[in-house]
Amino acid sequence: MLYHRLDEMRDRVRDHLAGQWRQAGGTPQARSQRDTAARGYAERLARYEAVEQGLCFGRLDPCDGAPLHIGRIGIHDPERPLLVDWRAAAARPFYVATAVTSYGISRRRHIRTRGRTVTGLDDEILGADAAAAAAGGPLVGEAALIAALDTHRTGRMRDIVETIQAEQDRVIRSAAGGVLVVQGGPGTGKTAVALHRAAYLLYTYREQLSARGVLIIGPNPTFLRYISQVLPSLAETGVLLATPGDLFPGVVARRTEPAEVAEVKGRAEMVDFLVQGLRDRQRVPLTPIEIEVDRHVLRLDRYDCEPARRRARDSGLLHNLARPIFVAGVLDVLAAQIAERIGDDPFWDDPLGEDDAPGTPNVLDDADLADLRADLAADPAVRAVLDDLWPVLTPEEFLTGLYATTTRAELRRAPGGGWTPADVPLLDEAAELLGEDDRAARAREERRRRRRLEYAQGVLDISAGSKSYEAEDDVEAEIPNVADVMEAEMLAERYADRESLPAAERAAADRSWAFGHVIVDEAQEISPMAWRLLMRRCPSRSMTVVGDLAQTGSLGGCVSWGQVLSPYVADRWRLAELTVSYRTPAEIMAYAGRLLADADPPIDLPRPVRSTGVEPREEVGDAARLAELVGEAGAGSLAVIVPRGRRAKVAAALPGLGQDLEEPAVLLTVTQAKGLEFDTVVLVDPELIRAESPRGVSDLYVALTRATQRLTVFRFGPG
Ligand SMILES: Nc1ncnc2c1ncn2[C@@H]1O[C@H](COP(=O)(O)OP(=O)(O)OP(=O)(O)O)[C@@H](O)[C@H]1O
Repeated sequence: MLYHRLDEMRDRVRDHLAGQWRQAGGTPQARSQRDTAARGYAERLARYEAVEQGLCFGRLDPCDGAPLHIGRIGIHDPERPLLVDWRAAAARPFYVATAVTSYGISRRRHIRTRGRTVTGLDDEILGADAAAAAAGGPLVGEAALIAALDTHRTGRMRDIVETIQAEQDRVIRSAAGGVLVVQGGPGTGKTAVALHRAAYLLYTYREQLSARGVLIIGPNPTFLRYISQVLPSLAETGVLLATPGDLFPGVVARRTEPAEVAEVKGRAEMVDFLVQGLRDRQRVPLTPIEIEVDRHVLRLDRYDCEPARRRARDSGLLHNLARPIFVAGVLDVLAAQIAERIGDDPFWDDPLGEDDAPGTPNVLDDADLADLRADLAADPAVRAVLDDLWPVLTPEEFLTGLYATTTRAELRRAPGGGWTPADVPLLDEAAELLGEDDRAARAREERRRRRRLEYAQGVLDISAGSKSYEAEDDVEAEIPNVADVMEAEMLAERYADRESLPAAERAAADRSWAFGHVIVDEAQEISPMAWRLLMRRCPSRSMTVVGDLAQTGSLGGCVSWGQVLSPYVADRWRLAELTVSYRTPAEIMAYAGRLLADADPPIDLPRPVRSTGVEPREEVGDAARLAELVGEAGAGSLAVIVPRGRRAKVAAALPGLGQDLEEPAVLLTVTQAKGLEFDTVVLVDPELIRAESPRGVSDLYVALTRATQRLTVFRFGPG
């Protein structure tokens, strides 16, 4: 019945969509409205397509009342809900009810389907009946969870909407406001929870969030690809997935650099480095310079320029916006020099030589001086000097120049060659310091606004005209007419909204976009400079910060949530902890515990939810043996995780290993494997992983906890 209803809903939306496309022509405004409507229908259709698999996955039988079916979306008929969206309050007992706290539910049913066929049911008896049911046979409540955890991994993360656990549900449904930190060991479902939280927030705060959008930050593009299907499968779009390196529109940060350099660039002290670098770009001539303008040779020295520089700096404006003040000051100086030469009146105190009244020492008036300044401002030689002393700078130009000239050897870099991810927060910070001379863009926007306003005024005029035509004269005054209730400005704004793109798309192209909510995954890796950037994108501080301090691998990463967050929210953040590992089987977790027993500080391993009966294997050998081990691995996904220093050797020995997670076997360093999981992991030379970085213990912890089924630890033998 539910699928039948879904088909009907789809057909209806398809008809609407086709109707929109059939409408041709019209005013630009009408076309834009039609496009927006069509986009809305297309999104809705995509949403209906996305929920085809597992449309309904649960049922709650209240102690009294009709059963509720729980699914990926809500489906209603006029009298009653046919399917309750998993995010609705009514669905909550499906995730949190226990035998003891049953929320008035007597039975919870997990419904398994393949396509449109029901393939299995797992029932849990709750509340008063639970004890009786337990006496009759084992409860099967965990069956769906264990079945989900035992399935092969495919290189794409799946949603967990059918089996969300109570501690995860609390995080997912936590209120949107403020900063929520979700700390948990590997495999506790932090990423899954973060994504479901995004879906929950979009459902619950649809109005606010669809306008401002939700940003989800992940550590690298591979990870983003890995999680990219989860939200669409929950029928949610409108979310921007990005790495911190993607957040400067127009810059693609693909260049690589040593971890030590990235660490330096991520330090908070880089703000001072940039501020100082920018002050150095606001120069005065150290030795006097001469500028030839027309036939005059003008002279500019530091004493001429310093007052102009001081005035510009003291204005409190950003660099590019303060430049006109500096320019005006210098032009005054130059104009005065010319005026002195051409306007000087030697007989000013005795114009006619007969002791008559004195004039002024200079014959040029204010208008002449203004002309002089304008001529000077247009003169190429003068412009070149001004550009040298106080240049208009883009963030890219500024940072390129700074790297090229800095005395800090580790940051020194010749221009060209592209940007690294660690450069992006610096570019963003630079943009904040430089300011954008956006007068042209603002003028353009103002012209567009006027056009919208004129159009809206036209709409109001027409409606006012038709109203007076339809209404009797004496009644007219009493009927509020559309023009009374809706100012043209408001109407124009409304059209502006309609003609706009979805928030996520607009946000991706706009550096100053403020998101409605920001979720930061693998947040322990974020550097202080990148935090500054992320906080700028989220002035409301409605954030979910997800990570594990024990897995911090990047040198500039985080060692304490309080330390990271206090500059932005003091101690006004809340912590939720996840304690159960759904990924790593008990055997692998125990093995990891043994290998990391001497970690300092000690690592608090999460509690594994299941056991496979398969102990990790240890092997020693050469590249050929490694290849054999990879070949022997059973079905499902496989990753060979290597120390950075072994990557080339293993890649040469096992050319069949790929990079794309969709391939059956991949070769990854620990950094690349962060946040991912595979059925089988072959971990190469764990001691080298540990030795390769000051954060080697964390790296090894990450590497040991990527397998869902089997772990083989391989060490290269001598030679
Ligand atoms: N409630 C659940 N039901 C089914 N599967 C779950 C559940 N919770 C987590 N999982 C699965 O456990 C695995 C680990 O989840 P996830 O990657 O979100 O963990 P994580 O805490 O982010 O790990 P890491 O710290 O390694 O990044 C995933 O396959 C996820 O689908």
